[in-house]
Amino acid sequence: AALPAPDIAGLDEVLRTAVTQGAPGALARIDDNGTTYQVTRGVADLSTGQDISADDRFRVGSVTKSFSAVVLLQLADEHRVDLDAPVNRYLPKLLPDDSITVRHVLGHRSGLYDYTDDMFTQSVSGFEVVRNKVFTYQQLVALALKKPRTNAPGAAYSYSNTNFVVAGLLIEKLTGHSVKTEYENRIINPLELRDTLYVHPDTRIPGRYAHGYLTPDTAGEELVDATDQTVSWAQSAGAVISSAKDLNTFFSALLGGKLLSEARLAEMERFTRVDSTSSYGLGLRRRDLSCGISVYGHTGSVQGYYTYAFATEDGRRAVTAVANTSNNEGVLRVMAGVLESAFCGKE
Ligand SMILES: CC1(C)S[C@@H]2[C@H](NC(=O)CCCC[C@H](NC(=O)C[NH3+])C(=O)[O-])C(=O)N2[C@H]1C(=O)[O-]
Repeated sequence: AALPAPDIAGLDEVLRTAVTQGAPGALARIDDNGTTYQVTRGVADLSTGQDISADDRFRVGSVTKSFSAVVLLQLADEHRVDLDAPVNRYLPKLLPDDSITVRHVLGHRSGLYDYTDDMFTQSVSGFEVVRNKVFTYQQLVALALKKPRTNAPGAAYSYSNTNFVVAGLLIEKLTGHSVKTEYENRIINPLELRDTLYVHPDTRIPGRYAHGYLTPDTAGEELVDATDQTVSWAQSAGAVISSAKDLNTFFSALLGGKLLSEARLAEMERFTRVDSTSSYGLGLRRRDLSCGISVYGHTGSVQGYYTYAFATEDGRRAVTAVANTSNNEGVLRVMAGVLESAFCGKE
């Protein structure tokens, strides 16, 4: 059945509400079968008052996990990795349990503890400790292995950044290249994603970008400009920089079958239910909307930026929406409304 037309007025209302809830600015871009819609509210920079633009670069956070999953699934297509093999076959003795497989890692079913739970208990001070730090993947995995695992391998879904740090280690071991090189060779260059960069460990966002502001844990305290950071605490789990246009191109291409074989895309879309409206596949989320449509993509929450990047099953309509604040549940919840406006149209 044909999709309802996007509700642009509704989309604008969502972004306006996100700003009243505390985001300095918000942007959204819909690419719908060749037609583009762009909506913005508020500012990219609190110090200059510069308006936010739908073309601004931003930190995508965990949308990076979809990039890492695509690289590993392409390696599976090339018979260079077996998704059901133990991670330890490729990275001897990395993990304490030979039964943790590559598929467990990509589906957040490994049970590996998420080291960021300890890192960011205090949002601002935790961020200030790591914002200029450079970690190795091994250091991050070692932090996770200090804590008990959350479940037996494959027994349950439990979201953990550690899984996609392991994915980064796998990519580098299997290809002999950095994740940067593999993102560029397999995704960024073929799709001509001109705004998409992996600059780790550089702390700056090149070109035109929206500043990102971390909301403090204590109400009423000043927002913290979190724009410049290494994101070394996340790397292959969260350090990509991109734009709304590029993320729409990426998810449209992925879901349109341009990045993976049908078989591998089907494996990426084998979902575990997370809650009443969302499920997780391999580095891919599915959100079930009120109008009966399911959309596929990923969310991101990195200091200063909330991202929703989703597309229809055939990839013909995609939306990316960003609010340039984080640690603000109200903004995160409101921003989920962009999916209803973009895909379900007017109520
Ligand atoms: C599962 C998530 C939500 S968390 C995960 C990843 N982001 C992180 O792990 C960073 C967490 C700290 C971010 C920080 N929060 C705190 O410090 C809280 N004390 C803030 O809001 O700026 C990402 O991105 N994912 C989101 C995802 O996949 O949607």
